[in-house]
Amino acid sequence: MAPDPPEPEQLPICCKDIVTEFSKEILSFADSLFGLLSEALGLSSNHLKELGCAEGVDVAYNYYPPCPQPELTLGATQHTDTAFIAMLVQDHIGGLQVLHQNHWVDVPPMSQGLVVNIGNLLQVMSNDKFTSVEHRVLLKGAGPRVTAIAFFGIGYTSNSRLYGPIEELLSESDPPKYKKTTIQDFVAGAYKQGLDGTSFVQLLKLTDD
Ligand SMILES: O=C(O)CCC(=O)C(=O)O
Ligand SMILES: [Fe+2]
Repeated sequence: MAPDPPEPEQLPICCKDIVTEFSKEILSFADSLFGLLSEALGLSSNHLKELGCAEGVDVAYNYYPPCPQPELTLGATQHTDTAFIAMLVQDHIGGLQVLHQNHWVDVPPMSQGLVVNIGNLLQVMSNDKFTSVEHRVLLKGAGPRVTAIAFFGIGYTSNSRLYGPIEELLSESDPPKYKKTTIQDFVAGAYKQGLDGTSFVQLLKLTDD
């Protein structure tokens, strides 16, 4: 949806207004959020925005039909998101879980609430000061379940910048843990690896710790 949004006639009539409005609102929210994330890293509030983190967004919609035997399958297997961050709106059904201290913890749906996941690219840029969250989706007998998810960074194909650990965060005692990559190369590597439960940040690790 950004920086090159589809022409209005390329979107289905039933959702074109809401999709356009949603994209506009999350881009504006992302501006504030990347400011706060920059400050949390001890950087100036414009730092992540100047690196293009808030410029490109892809919006995906997931549809999980009601499942007659939910205990036999998953809606989404364990993974981390490749993006800088992902912003998720979930309906009232639930099923999203995050891995915290080796336990799966429910992320209960919150009316009007957004779930924000740190993605792989921000983990790499922060040199592990932020960690991209492992998550999965359980299926329910109830439903269907619908989620809207905005991935910042990954569909921005005209962005040829190299992303790696931010220089200002590095020192002799905190050397870079990752090599630099373009978004395109990183996403291509992640798609090739597939959702096998290994975080995609491993693709860029400089050491095997
Ligand atoms: O639908 C959800 O709750 C999460 C989906 C998800 O993790 C993804 O699309 O990457
Ligand atoms: Fe995800």
